[in-house]
This record gives sequence, C-alpha cells and structure tokens, in this order.
Amino acid sequence: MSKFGVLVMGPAGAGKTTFCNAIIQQLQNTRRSCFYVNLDPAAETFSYEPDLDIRELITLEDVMEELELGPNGGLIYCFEFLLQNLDFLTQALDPLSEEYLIIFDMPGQIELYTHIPLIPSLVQFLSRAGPLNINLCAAYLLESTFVVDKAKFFAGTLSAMSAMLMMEMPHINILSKMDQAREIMSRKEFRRFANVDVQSLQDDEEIEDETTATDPSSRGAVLSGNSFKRLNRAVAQLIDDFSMVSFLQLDVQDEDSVAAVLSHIDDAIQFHEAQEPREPHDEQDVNWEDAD
Ligand SMILES: Nc1nc2c(ncn2[C@@H]2O[C@H](COP(=O)(O)OP(=O)(O)OP(=O)(O)O)[C@@H](O)[C@H]2O)c(=O)[nH]1
Repeated sequence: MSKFGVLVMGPAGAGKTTFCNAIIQQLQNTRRSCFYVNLDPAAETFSYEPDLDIRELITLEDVMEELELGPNGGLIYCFEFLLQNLDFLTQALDPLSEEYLIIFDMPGQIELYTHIPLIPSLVQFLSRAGPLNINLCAAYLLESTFVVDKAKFFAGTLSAMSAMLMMEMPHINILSKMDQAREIMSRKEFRRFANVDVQSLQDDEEIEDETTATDPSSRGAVLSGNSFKRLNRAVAQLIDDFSMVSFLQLDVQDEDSVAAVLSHIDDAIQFHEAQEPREPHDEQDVNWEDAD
C-alpha cells in the first residue's frame, strides 16, 4: 500500500507547527485525510491535537528531570529512545492508506540532523528505503525576516541546502512569516532574495569593499580581503548552481498561499513515487532488525 508524507523541518521558531496547522486546515477544507505526527518531544501546545505524538512515548521534560540532562543532550536521548522503539511509529503508520497525507512536525535542533545523524536515520526508516515505505518530501522552512540580510540569507540557504543533501529526498524550501517580511521591505527588494542573483550579490560585495577602506569596523570589513571575497563568490555560485534552492513564499493567513505550497508538496511526493527507490548507503544505514 502506497503512503505519502511530508516532513516539516527548519530551525527552532521558523513556524513549523503553525505551517502544519495551516496545511491541516487546507486539507480539511478540501476534504482530504491527514494524519498529524508530532516528533518534537519538547512541544507544548497544539491547535490540532496530533494523531500520534512522541510525547506519549517520551518527553524532554521527563528525560531532563530523571537523567539530569540538559536540553540538547535530552533531545538526543529522546531520539535514541525513539530509534530503539520504532514499533511506536510502525503500529500507528503501517495501517494508513494512500488517502492520507502524513504530516511530520519535526524538531528544529541542528544537532539531531548533523552532529549525530539521528533524524536522517529515522527518515530512512520512514522512507521508501525503510520498512514503512512512505513517499516523502521535505518542506524546509526559513523565516523570511531572517533572510533579508545577506549574511543571514547565505547562512539560511546553506542550512536548507545541507538538509536537502542530508535527506536525499524531494525538497521544498519555504519562506515563512511573509506577513512580517512585507512589513519591513517592498516586494521588489524581497524578490532579490527569493530569486538568487549571484551577480547582484557580487556587485554589492564590491560596494562593501569600498566602504571597508574608510570604515574598517563595518560589516564589510568581515567580508573583505581576497580570500573572503573568493569564498563569498564561491558560496554565491554554489547557491546559484543549486537551482532547486529557490523559495516558495508562505503567508499562513492567505489560503491561496497555503494551497500553492501544498500543491508543490503534492507534486514533489508524486515525483518521488515515480522514481526508483534508492539503495541505502554508508554510515547512515541502519539495521532495522537490530534497532527493534
Ligand atoms: N506573524 C506571523 N507569526 C508566525 C507565523 N508563523 C508562526 N508564527 C509565530 O512564530 C512563533 C513560532 O511559531 P511555531 O509554529 O511554534 O514555530 P516552530 O518552528 O514550530 O517552533 P519550534 O517547535 O519551537 O521549533 C509563534 O509565536 C507563532 O505564532 C506567521 O506566518 N506569521
């Protein structure tokens, strides 16, 4: 039986849960079925009660209290525990039919994705490479108000790219909180960041270099010097080359905007379904029998 799902990812506070609520509402409006999974053991309140909630298995609060761990160590423990108790997911998700869109509300802490690749292992279990065989797509949210400055834009785009490479699945980038971005900049200014133009970033870099000559304490000073210039240029080119790293603009108050993002998610999942499943590879591979 085919299954379909979306992993909603992004840094802490990017608007993941709010976005999940908006797509649940949109699915309900169009009489589609969804199954909402909370995988954030530190989550507090929800407008839509999750159909499956990691907090029924383990909560960050309990782990911190009982094991005297800090928030990051506690979160890592929670995911290690989930990976040792994968039946918790299998029992709930296995019976779901293809009518459902399974929405996974993921935690934002980068440690879970990179330092110890717990989430990539979990995703492999859920995806077509694992026993649950879900056709997945990743929806990566970045706060639009954070990317209106070049340095943050670079950092945000690289984090989105890193998630994309890590997950190896169809990936959609979304700029969240567009209502707030519109309050601080014009559409034209914003388009410049939403559609990357390497040349314009390089032109600005030249201007900053001139500033540096008179004001060494300016932010331009940090970017100046030939090696930094070359690095900036290489990063800008990298971003440009990743034509997939363009951003959809999301305003959760605007039904059309939510519907447009959902339609991209549907397309990405269909695209995934049409591809051959990839072979598992290298250190991220998990022996599910051992994990049980
Ligand atoms: N103005 C505005 N505020 C938003 C929007 N989306 C989310 N917020 C607010 O941003 C804050 C964080 O939103 P959440 O949806 O909890 O973000 P999250 O990514 O799930 O947060 P964590 O689970 O802590 O990582 C909340 O106060 C939301 O009300 C939006 O589109 N516009």
